[in-house]
Amino acid sequence: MAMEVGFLGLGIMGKAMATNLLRKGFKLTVWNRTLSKCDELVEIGASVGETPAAVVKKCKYTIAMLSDPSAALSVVFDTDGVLEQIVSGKGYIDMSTVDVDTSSKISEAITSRGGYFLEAPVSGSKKPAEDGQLVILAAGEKALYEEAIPFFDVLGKKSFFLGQVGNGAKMKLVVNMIMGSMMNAFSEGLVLADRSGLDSKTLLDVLDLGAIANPMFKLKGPTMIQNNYSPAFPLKHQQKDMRLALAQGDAISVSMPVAAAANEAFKKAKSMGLGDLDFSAVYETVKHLQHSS
Ligand SMILES: NC(=O)C1=CN([C@@H]2O[C@H](COP(=O)(O)OP(=O)(O)OC[C@H]3O[C@@H](n4cnc5c(N)ncnc54)[C@H](OP(=O)(O)O)[C@@H]3O)[C@@H](O)[C@H]2O)C=CC1
Ligand SMILES: O=CCCC(=O)O
Repeated sequence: MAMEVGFLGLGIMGKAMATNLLRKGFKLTVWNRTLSKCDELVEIGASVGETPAAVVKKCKYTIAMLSDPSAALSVVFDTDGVLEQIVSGKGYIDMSTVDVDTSSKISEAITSRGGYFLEAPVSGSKKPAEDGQLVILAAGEKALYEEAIPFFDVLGKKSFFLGQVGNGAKMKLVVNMIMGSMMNAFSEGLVLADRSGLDSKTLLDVLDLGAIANPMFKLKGPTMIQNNYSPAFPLKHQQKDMRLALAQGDAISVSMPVAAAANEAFKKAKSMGLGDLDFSAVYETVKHLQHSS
């Protein structure tokens, strides 16, 4: 008999991940704050839980993919939340990108009710999520990690078990801090090339043949030079990750001036109303700064 799995949060990532689990034969019960977003999943075989608590009541394992710390906490601790139905033997796997404090609070609450907790943020965006090619950065209860491998094998191309709760969150924030800084350097390079009278497309070709070639430049460069920022990774989430990574560094006195500057550009982009666009829309902010200086 197929295993009943819960899935909370059907945004860009959650929808793709839940779809893959369904297609690979898992019986899924889904919930999303905006319940209408469950309809597409129902069409391909999912059941709907009216609340996070209802999903956890029905399922031995529940996976969450939510926007940020406040969403992750609300879904667990609020009325009709996950915690109300966590009992001994239930597993809760939070794959959202959050900070150590958030993950630790959730872990303590779940384990104090006898449940098992795993944080498992992911590297990889919309397309890898659709293709089941994410990189999973798990930490927490090792036994739950082992039980979750059948899900992770569907969702990702590689899973890491990083030890105690917090290590997955930390690793994810380090990776996204590097990514956000790279996106800013890339945007500045595109502007400098353009203002220097160089062809942007030629710059992309040159970059792709050299030592700093990477999948992100290759994927985002062509759409950025067309001013196309259809969201794969929303800019507001990248800014959240820069903010959380800077706080991670702040707590242990790690100086990160490059990341701090990149964070300012993402904040500026949010203030320009670009938060729901792809994070590559920070390019618009870098362009805008030239006009205003
Ligand atoms: N997109 C990407 O490329 C990647 C994203 N991530 C991370 O994955 C997580 C999800 O990202 P993504 O799918 O892109 O984000 P989306 O913005 O597309 O989806 C966010 C989800 O969180 C839900 N949500 C937001 N606030 C609340 C709340 N207060 N209570 C309950 N649910 C809430 C939304 O519900 P509703 O539909 O009702 O708004 C939606 O289901 C984030 O932590 C992000 O940083 C990680 C790797 C890649
Ligand atoms: O958190 C988002 C990461 C996006 C990516 O890894 O491409």
